[in-house]
Amino acid sequence: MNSAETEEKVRLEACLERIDHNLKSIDARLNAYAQEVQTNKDYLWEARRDMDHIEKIAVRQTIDQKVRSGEVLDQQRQKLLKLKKAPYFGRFDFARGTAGGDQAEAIYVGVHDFRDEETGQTLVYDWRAPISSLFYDYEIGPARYQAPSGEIAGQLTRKRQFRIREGDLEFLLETDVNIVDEVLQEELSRSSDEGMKNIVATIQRDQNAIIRDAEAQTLIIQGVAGSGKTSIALHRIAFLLYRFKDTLSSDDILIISPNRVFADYIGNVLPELGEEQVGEIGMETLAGELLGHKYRFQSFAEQTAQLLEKDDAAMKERMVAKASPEFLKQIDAYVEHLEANSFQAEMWRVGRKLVPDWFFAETWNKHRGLPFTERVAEVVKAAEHNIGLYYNYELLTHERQSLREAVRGMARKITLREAYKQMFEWLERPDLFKPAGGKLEYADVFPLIYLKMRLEGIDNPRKEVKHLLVDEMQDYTPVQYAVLGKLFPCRKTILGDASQSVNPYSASSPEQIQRALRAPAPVKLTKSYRSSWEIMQFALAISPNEELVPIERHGEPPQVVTCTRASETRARILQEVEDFRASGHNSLALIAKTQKQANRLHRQLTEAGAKARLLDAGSEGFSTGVIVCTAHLAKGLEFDRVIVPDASAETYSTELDRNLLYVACTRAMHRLTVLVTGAPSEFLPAPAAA
Ligand SMILES: Nc1ncnc2c1ncn2[C@@H]1O[C@H](COP(=O)(O)OP(=O)(O)OP(=O)(O)O)[C@@H](O)[C@H]1O
Repeated sequence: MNSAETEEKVRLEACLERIDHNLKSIDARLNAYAQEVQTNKDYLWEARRDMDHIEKIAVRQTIDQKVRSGEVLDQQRQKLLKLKKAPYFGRFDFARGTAGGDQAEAIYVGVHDFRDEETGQTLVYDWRAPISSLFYDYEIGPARYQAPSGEIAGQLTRKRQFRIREGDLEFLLETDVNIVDEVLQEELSRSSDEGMKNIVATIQRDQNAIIRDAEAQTLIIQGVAGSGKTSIALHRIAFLLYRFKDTLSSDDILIISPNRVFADYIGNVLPELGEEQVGEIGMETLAGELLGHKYRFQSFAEQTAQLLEKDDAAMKERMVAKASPEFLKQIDAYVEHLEANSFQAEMWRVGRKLVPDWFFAETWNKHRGLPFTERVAEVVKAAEHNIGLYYNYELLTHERQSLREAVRGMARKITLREAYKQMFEWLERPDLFKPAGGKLEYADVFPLIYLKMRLEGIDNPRKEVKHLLVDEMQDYTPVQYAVLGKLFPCRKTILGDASQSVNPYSASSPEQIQRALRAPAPVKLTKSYRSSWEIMQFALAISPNEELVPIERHGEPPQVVTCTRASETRARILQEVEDFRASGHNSLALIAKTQKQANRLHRQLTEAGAKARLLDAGSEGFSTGVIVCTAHLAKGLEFDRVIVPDASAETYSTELDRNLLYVACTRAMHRLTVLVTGAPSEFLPAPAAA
């Protein structure tokens, strides 16, 4: 054992001893609270006849207060129990003053902070504390950080990384000027977990800048596959919850997630970071709420399936038209047109008392954005008030009724459904609207909501949200962003990857999103961490991207296996599944192009006695083991091993197919097998490159 190891082992033991000591003290206080609560309850029961109302309230309040204090203490206890297993993952020594004049202080960084209550000394700093940014941003040498009191400069004189498990120091890495990040390599080589992992110990510098950006009102992150976008977005939430703990709580945050499986997959990260889980909603659920559940519509997954299963040029044209930024302007123009023709003002009189036409027109215009009935009611109310004011006359019931009818006659009533349909006639493109089987196409849902917002206003059920996080941003159109912008005028973190669109006919580029939300330029993440270097090279041959820098973590090259018959392909898949079961890996995904293909594959596996789980649009949770799913559902997820079961020319031939194949391959962390029956897809790299 070298001297650094000895030093750190002693330090770790001392820290663990203090954690134990603090735990004992908390336990003692918790016991005392429990006893006090019981004593007060007994007293309340025994003396209930002698106590008056006020006294009873006072005792109940004492009980409630003790219970609440007990809860706070219990949270601290949970934190300490977690820290006991791994109190920290890093250390740096920092001497304040530009010349490093002060003596260097050793700062230990962990998932939570730990302050010894007896000595008042902070033995572990939370990774989100201002000073902890030094750990992520600097190597040995001059360093500075932003403290609440202003910038603090100094010298970083030492930096160490640790892995502590179950209170044991497993390894220590002394990092000097030039770090080849062994800890990061180690982390990335591990097998997958039940869900997304936290990355606090190895956050990279460019990622740290995004996580700690407390200023940005709207932050758009365009990151290549596996660049850590989702991880960073969640760590950013944890950071903001820490930084703004007095004004921001987990109830104030909402994540728009593509499906339930993804939501479940990421659900672990915030609790692991000591924060509560935040709310999550899918676009379809949000749409249903906003439309008052009055419309039946296709889901995004159904739209994508339709796109993959039939080559319908008219359907694509409808999607493309509604996904363009121009369409938003067209809806706005249509709203103006409707508005200009929505009211034919006339004079109204009762006896010699009259209300002029201009008064009606003005009042009508003033109440733009109200639903029709409410708008009419407002005009009637104003006219009645006016008569009262000028003629000192109160309308009789039948006169009020006739006024109401007159106003209704002036206004042109049109339902939202009619208005939406007529919009396409007004645009001279009636062919762009085609509901199927009484259901709206998915491409119509958000334009309809936007129109409703403009014409009637919308009761926003989620106006309390203070931070909105949107993942897979490329899959939403400018109209969807316009709706989100109106609904959530709060801070936003928006992330995605233009190369991973599962529906290029209704996708948005980061620049379009920037314009739709009037946001600053997107930040880019170009380093890819998930897949081995070999897998990433293979994926890049499918969808080239000059900006993408794969991490140099080497593994086995992807295999392209050509089979002549379907039975041969099936046998190979079964062999791969068996091989996986015997390996140390935890997850294997068979990623098909369409749900039908996935269903068929799953059936075949089951018939052959291989246990696998099928994911579809209705699936609720993520799990490890053998999974069969589509590229659409696999988006955002990752697996130790991936099999693409049918990469033939017949299956993958269009630009959309290219994206799907890219998404499928970039889900693999350690091993990728691509099976081809017949002629290979033209997107696959030539054999030599594989
Ligand atoms: N700094 C880091 N330290 C350790 N692991 C990291 C780091 N950054 C990213 N990773 C790992 O890389 C993988 C990809 O991360 P994540 O899923 O957040 O990326 P993404 O950009 O959202 O991917 P995609 O768009 O392909 O779904 C995860 O396993 C994550 O833990």
